[in-house]
Amino acid sequence: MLAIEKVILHHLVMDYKHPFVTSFGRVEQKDFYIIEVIDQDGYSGFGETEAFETPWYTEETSETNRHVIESFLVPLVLEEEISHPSELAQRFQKVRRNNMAKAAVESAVWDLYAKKQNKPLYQLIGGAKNAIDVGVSIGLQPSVKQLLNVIETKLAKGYTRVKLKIKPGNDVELVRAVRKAFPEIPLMVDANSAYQLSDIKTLQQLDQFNLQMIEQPLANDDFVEHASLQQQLQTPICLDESIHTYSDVQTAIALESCKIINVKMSRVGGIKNVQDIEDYAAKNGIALWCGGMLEAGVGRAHSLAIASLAQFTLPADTAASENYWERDIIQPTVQVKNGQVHLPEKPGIGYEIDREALDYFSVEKVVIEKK
Ligand SMILES: O=C(O)CCC(=O)C1=CC=C[C@@H](O)[C@@H]1C(=O)O
Ligand SMILES: [Mg+2]
Repeated sequence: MLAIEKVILHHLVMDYKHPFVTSFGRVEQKDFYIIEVIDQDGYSGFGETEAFETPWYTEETSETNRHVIESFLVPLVLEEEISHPSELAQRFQKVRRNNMAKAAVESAVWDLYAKKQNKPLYQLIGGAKNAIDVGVSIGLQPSVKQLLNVIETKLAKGYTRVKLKIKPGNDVELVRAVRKAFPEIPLMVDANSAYQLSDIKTLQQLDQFNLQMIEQPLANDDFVEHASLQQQLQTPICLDESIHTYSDVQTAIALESCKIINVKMSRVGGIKNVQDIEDYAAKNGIALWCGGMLEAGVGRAHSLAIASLAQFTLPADTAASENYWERDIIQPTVQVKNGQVHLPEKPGIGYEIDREALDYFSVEKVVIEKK
């Protein structure tokens, strides 16, 4: 039994090495919370809030994460002992949606539980491999020349697949230039919902470039229109922003809105929900892969653990710490060698929290104790 006695919200602000630009805008810093849960025996588990500062990607923000965690989720964790972290998804159903807030707390309890079981988290959740193939996601660049240079440097670091951000006006010719320079590389594009079904002619032109997939071309609630688009495209559609729940996965599969799903633990509300989605995707022959949220080390470690599940067959967007940060908050940092991250075999997330780095980036600490 886990009796959580204390929860600490470490409020951190970290600057990215380079701004990340998508069809929605720029991300330059990460203002977020590391959630530390501490139990009766003094064990700590860690989770990370992954919402951005503005609600462009999902409806959540770093501030709504804090509000929901502090006012609603932490009281639910403290009120009663937990026999297994998979119970929390159900306990959190008293709070609607707010998946990123839920995932940060639930994943921290999984880390704590795995540490007490003396097992790596990826093994505890049923991971099938201990080396993860890693691709890299490259934001929109000021010019094609700069984009080609960035791709060159990432390929030299061994990444196994390149994902480009596209938006109307920065699409067919951009991909043509990249394909010309790199005819063989595994390549995909992500539109972050920048298109409408009426843009079909443009999207069909992308079929000529042998892309692994087109990620989230249409709006986040357009299951029917994605199905119509998929019927008229050869390139597989991958859904990202559309998928928040198990039932979204059922809808996408039933309507044939996509052939591939990008799973982010935070977007679907935690590790238990990822396990259920993985099970359903396996039964229905839908390929999964683990997306990234430009996380810091704790969130990244959780992403890597879910990427070890058997149905996650395509390279993950889990680039190395040095891709984002001058200094990360875990030790060792995430390293990519020959296109893979080797999962640490230590208990829990397998990476130590770098307490000095945590203090360095900390702007506030909220401590909530069981009454
Ligand atoms: O490197 C990563 O962590 C992935 C970056 C990335 O592509 C994304 C992060 C967050 C929001 C989006 O812009 C995007 C995605 O849509 O997958
Ligand atoms: Mg995406």
